Amino acid sequence: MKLGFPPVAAGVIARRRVAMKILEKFDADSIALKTVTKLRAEFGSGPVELDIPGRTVVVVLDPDDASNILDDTPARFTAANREKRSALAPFQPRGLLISNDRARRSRRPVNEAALETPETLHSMARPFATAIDEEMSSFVVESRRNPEFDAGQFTSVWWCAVRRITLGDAARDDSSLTDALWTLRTAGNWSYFFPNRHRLRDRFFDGLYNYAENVEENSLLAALDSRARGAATDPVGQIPHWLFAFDAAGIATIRAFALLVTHPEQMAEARREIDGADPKSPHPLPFLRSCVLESLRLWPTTPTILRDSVVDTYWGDDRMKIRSGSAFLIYTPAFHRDTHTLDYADSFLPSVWLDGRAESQRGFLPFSSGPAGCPGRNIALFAASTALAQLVAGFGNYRLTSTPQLTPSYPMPATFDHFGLNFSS
Ligand code: HEM
Repeated sequence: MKLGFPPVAAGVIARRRVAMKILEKFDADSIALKTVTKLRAEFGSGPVELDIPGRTVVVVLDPDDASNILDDTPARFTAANREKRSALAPFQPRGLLISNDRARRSRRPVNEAALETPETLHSMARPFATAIDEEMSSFVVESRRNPEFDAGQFTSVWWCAVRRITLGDAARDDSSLTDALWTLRTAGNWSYFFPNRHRLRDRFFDGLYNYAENVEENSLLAALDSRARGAATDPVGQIPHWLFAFDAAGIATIRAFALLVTHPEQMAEARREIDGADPKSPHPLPFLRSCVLESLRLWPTTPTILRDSVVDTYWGDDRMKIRSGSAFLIYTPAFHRDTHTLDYADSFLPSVWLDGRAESQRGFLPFSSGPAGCPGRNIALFAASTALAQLVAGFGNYRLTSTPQLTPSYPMPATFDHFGLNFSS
């Protein structure tokens, strides 16, 4: 079945460099999108059961079904899906996403409280903005000495800021910690085939506990420390997910920048938004946020959302039964890029996130939705839009020099390798 190929090869958990390059070459997501179109033509909008030995996997074709499944988590569907548990357990065994119902009841509120889920600006937004400003402004000065910079250089700087925000200033240069996380994540992609890397995991957690024993104020660790209650919460156990989730925000940022430098009208709007704003202060930056959201709509960093049913479920007018324990696969590009229902499916149009058009689409799920939807959405959008503001201020006149080129007059590619992005003055 072709549908499973791009998200799995690119890495359900971690995105792999070589795989992304090859997938981009073949515009692999477009194959999956065509497959979904064919399934819809053949089976209508109802969920389709795939015949995989030993496992019932159901592809969700209708955005309302997808949204209802996410709303019914954890009551009728669990986020701790079997494949996710085996992929994530090596590096976040106590993480919220793969927690059982009981542990979820204490971990979810603590995640929400520490990340201040509903708030556009976290109460620590000022020190976070300062950290991003310090990292990004020296990056801009350094990079402008050369005629070009690439996504890899941005990513190194991004991680310095992320370590400061998450663990404190002392973690700024601790790339060995985040490198260990990367290795554990990559093993997660091949979790069925790799033995668990116990020693590396122990080293990684020892590193985290060192920061937890000397909590720095103005870090997410401090926010977590002050809110964690109850033995099952395991505050340090929440951090690996937080760290790896910031990777997605960095990817969305650099892709949003690639979109802006190739779309002059939107770049002008972005410049207007940051004009005169003090980069050391936190700002809501609604337009730049909508650019990041658009980057995530076009190229979701979690294209496959998985749920396992915990009860028998019944579908369609004839109440087709799908038995408890089945995996439900929500392939979000099928909704984000549905050319049959969206006249802007393949365009870069940040305004849809400001004028209510995106809000009315139940199938737009870059951060998932419902009770297990992303509690870090606002903090991710804050960090991404703040870094994007610095990219626009520092390199707003640069060109995208890597391929594929993006242009307003052509559809955006279905697959877009962020690792290879290159920009020149
Ligand atoms: C652009 C960046 C991000 C994107 C696109 C994103 C997207 C998502 C998605 C799609 C899920 C649901 C996954 C699933 O059900 O399989 C999720 C869950 C989650 N995210 Fe994020 N996320 C981002 C950043 C963050 C950040 C920065 C944090 C924390 C600092 C975070 C914390 C979490 C947690 C704890 C969960 C698990 C929620 C639960 O199971 O109840 N995310 N995220």
